[in-house]
Amino acid sequence: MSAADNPGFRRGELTVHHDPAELARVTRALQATGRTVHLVPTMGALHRGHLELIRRARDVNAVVVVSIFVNPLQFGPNEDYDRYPRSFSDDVEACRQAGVGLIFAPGVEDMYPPGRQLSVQAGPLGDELEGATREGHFDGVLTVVLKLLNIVRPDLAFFGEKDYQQLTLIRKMAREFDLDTRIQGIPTIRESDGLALSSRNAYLSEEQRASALVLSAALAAGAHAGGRGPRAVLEAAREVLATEPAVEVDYLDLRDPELGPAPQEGEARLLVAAKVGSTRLIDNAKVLLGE
Ligand SMILES: Nc1ncnc2c1ncn2[C@@H]1O[C@H](COP(=O)(O)OP(=O)(O)OP(=O)(O)O)[C@@H](O)[C@H]1O
Ligand SMILES: CC(C)(CO)[C@@H](O)C(=O)[O-]
Ligand code: BAL
Repeated sequence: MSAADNPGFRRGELTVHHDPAELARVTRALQATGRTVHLVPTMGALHRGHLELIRRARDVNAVVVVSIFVNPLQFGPNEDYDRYPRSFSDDVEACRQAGVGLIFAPGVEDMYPPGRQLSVQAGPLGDELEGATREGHFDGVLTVVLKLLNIVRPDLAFFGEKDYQQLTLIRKMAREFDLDTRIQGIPTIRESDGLALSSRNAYLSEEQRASALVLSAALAAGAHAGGRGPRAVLEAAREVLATEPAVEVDYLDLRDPELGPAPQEGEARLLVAAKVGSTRLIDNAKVLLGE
C-alpha cells in the first residue's frame, strides 16, 4: 500500500482525527505498510512532561499518535472536569513542533455513545491510595485506556511515572487482559526546584506553588533516609511535610514497586497526595531500602 492509499496520514505532517473508526483505519493501514505506531495518551494542556513522553515515543520507523481527551469517566461529581485546563490549539502546535504524526481528539459521544453500559473494574488496588479518595477514578482511567489501545492498537504506549498508580494498573490490565501493546513508563519531569510538572499546577497561585514544593522535598528526604529502613523513610518525609501548614496531606505511603506492602529491603515507592488550597497534587519517588 502506498501513502496515497492512506489519506488520513501524510508523512512529515500532522493530521487531526476525531472519529475513532477513521483513526483505527489509518493506524491499521500504517501498520500494514510496516510502520510501527506509538501512542501517548493525554488529557491535553500539554507541558514538558508530555513532551518528554512524545520525545521518547519518537523513533525512525514509528508514527507517534497523541490522544487528547478529557475523560469524564475518571472524574468524580465534585471534581474539576468542567474547569480542567483545555488549550487545544496550543496543544496541536506543540505536537506539530514535536514531530507527532497523528492527534486523536474525540468528542465525549465519539468515545461513549449513548447507551454505553460496561466499564473495566480496577480491582482492589483501584480502591487504595488515589482510589480511596477518588472513588471509581481508576475504573474510568482503565476503561478509556483500554478503548484507546483497541482503537489505535499501538506497538508501544507511553505513560508517566508521575501517575505511578495509574501506570501500575495499566501494566496490570495489559498483563491480565493479554493486550499486545507494550507499556512504557517514563520518569517524572520536574521544574528545577523539584516540583513535578502537572497540568493542575496551572491552578496554583505563586504562594501555593511555593508551598507545593514541600511534596518533592519530603520525597527527597524520605529517599535519603532509605538506608535506615521503611520507618525512617516515612518519618523523614512526614517531618518535612509538617513544616508546611498550607499543605493538607491526604496520604503518605511506602509500597513495593507493584504497590503491594513495603518490603524491609530493596526497591520501594514513596507516594504522596496533598491538597494545596483546592488543588490536589500527587508525586512519588523510588526509594532504596537498607542499602
Ligand atoms: N511531570 C511529568 N513527567 C512525566 N510524565 C508526566 C508528567 N506529568 C504528566 N505526565 C504523564 O502524561 C500523561 C498524560 O497526563 P495528563 O494529561 O493527565 O497530565 P497531568 O499533568 O498528569 O495532568 P494532571 O494535572 O491532571 O494530573 C500521563 O501518562 C502522565 O503520567
Ligand atoms: C491516561 C489518561 C490519558 C487517561 O484518560 C489520563 O489519566 C492521564 O492523562 O494521565
Ligand atoms: N493525570 C491523571 C489524570 C487525572 O488526575 O484524572
